[in-house]
Amino acid sequence: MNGYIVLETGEIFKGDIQGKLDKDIHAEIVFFTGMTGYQEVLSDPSFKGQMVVFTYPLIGNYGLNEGDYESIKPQASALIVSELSKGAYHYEANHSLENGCGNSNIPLITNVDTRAIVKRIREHGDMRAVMTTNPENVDFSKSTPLDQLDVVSDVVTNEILSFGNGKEHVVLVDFGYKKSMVDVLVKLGCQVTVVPFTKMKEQIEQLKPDGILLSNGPGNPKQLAPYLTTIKEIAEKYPTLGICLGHQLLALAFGADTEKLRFGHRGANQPVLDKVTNKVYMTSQNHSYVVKEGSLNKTGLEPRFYNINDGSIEGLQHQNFPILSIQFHPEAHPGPSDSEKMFEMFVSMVKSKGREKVYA
Ligand SMILES: NC(=O)CC[C@H](N)C(=O)O
Repeated sequence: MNGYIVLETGEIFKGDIQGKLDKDIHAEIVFFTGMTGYQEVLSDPSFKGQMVVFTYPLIGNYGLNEGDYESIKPQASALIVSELSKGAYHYEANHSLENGCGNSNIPLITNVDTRAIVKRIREHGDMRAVMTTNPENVDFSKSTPLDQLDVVSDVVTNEILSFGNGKEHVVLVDFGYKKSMVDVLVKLGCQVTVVPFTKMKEQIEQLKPDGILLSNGPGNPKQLAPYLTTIKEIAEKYPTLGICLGHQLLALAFGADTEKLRFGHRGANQPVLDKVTNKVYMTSQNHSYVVKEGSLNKTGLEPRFYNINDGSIEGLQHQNFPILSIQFHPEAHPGPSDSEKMFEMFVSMVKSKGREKVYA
């Protein structure tokens, strides 16, 4: 079936809808530059409200498997690919991408000029788009820009979950967490309790954990303004790591500001400099917002990590408290695991008794 991607700028790109499209899909259009990782992309809650264009021209060749989902629910609004591999050529694959998208109701459009769309996004920035079979009738007044929506509440469940039985107890505050963050902490010997952000205050008071991980999550961090006071109180009390949205929330909580990049960093090869060790990590990333450097004065937070491509802030540490925050994804699903060391640094912070900082 013919399908179309209509951009907010008015441009229309034609392709083939795989399966069916029951209704128009309104979402923010973003691009992902990894050559692999589509399974993690479609299941990462941070992609809620976004349709994802893959820059790599052939997608789907290793299929989908049981182990690589980042959450149980499908998350991305839709996928846009150039050439789709119909087969799934991997010994662990139990579905093709096409079947997996069909089973989980993620619309998939193929044979699209993805290169042209990505060039447009780079010029204009991430914007609204519609996937439709009828491009004449598209009405952008029906959709709200993603930064004005509370998408975190859509992806967080109300449950409290427990994993591992290690000595150090970490509360993972859920804003749309990825399963692989839990996996890394459990591997490093932690017990992890996942707590929805709406219950973080009471639960943390009750559980008295050894450390806190503020998770990744979708949308604009400023949508969570009512929770910033609690986040600051918690971070001043417990060793804390913030990842991606968690990092942005820590910055806002201590009085800094965030802004939206023209087009986000989404892929698996973003170089990041740690200015303390002078090491460069190849990192996996998925974000639109960044912390504004000029806004950090008097917050007690100082930039530690920088993106080498565009100079944006990629992580912070606090001058007095054991607080570390990173914009990239050290759990590396998908992507290189160079920066898994960030979890080790966090676990050292958690293990150190008293309130002294333990940074590498
Ligand atoms: N992966 C994330 O946590 C993304 C954070 C935030 N939603 C952003 O786009 O910047």
